[in-house]
Amino acid sequence: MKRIEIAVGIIIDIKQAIFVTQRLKDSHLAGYWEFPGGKVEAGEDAEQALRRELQEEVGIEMTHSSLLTTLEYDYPDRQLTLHFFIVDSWEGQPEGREGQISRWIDVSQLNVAEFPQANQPVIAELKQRYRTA
Ligand SMILES: Nc1nc2c([nH]c(=O)n2[C@H]2C[C@H](O)[C@@H](COP(=O)(O)OP(=O)(O)OP(=O)(O)O)O2)c(=O)[nH]1
Ligand SMILES: [Mg+2]
Repeated sequence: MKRIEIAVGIIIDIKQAIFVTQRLKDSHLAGYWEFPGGKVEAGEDAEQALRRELQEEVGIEMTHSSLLTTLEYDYPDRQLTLHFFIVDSWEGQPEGREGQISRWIDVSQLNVAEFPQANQPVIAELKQRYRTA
């Protein structure tokens, strides 16, 4: 099976709140919370894919991002390479443009059990990195 490339955006504001959406019914990993993003299409690099996905899924124009980490994760039915970007600058107000429920959540309140398994090390890293004194 071919590994699928995914670009994911961790949209974080100056108060260290992160914008998360809930995966739609009938999608892979439906019901889990996620950082918005999706598949890298032919001819795109991960950052270009992320820019497009954030326009489509949450209606923002990304203006700055940096790669946090890339990891491989094998679900029983799907093998992924996930590129997780920190998105700390954008234009517009993110909202679920495809009917997804969304919310802003403080980094410290992220519940690893509500996210797909692949996100586990990323959420741990975010909690370390943005820990407030
Ligand atoms: N967006 C996103 N996907 C994640 C995260 N963690 C994780 O394991 N995934 C998985 C779920 C999916 O198998 C894959 C993302 O693909 P997707 O279903 O969002 O793809 P897409 O937006 O291009 O949607 P579609 O056009 O294929 O319907 O990555 C995450 O934090 N955010
Ligand atoms: Mg998606």
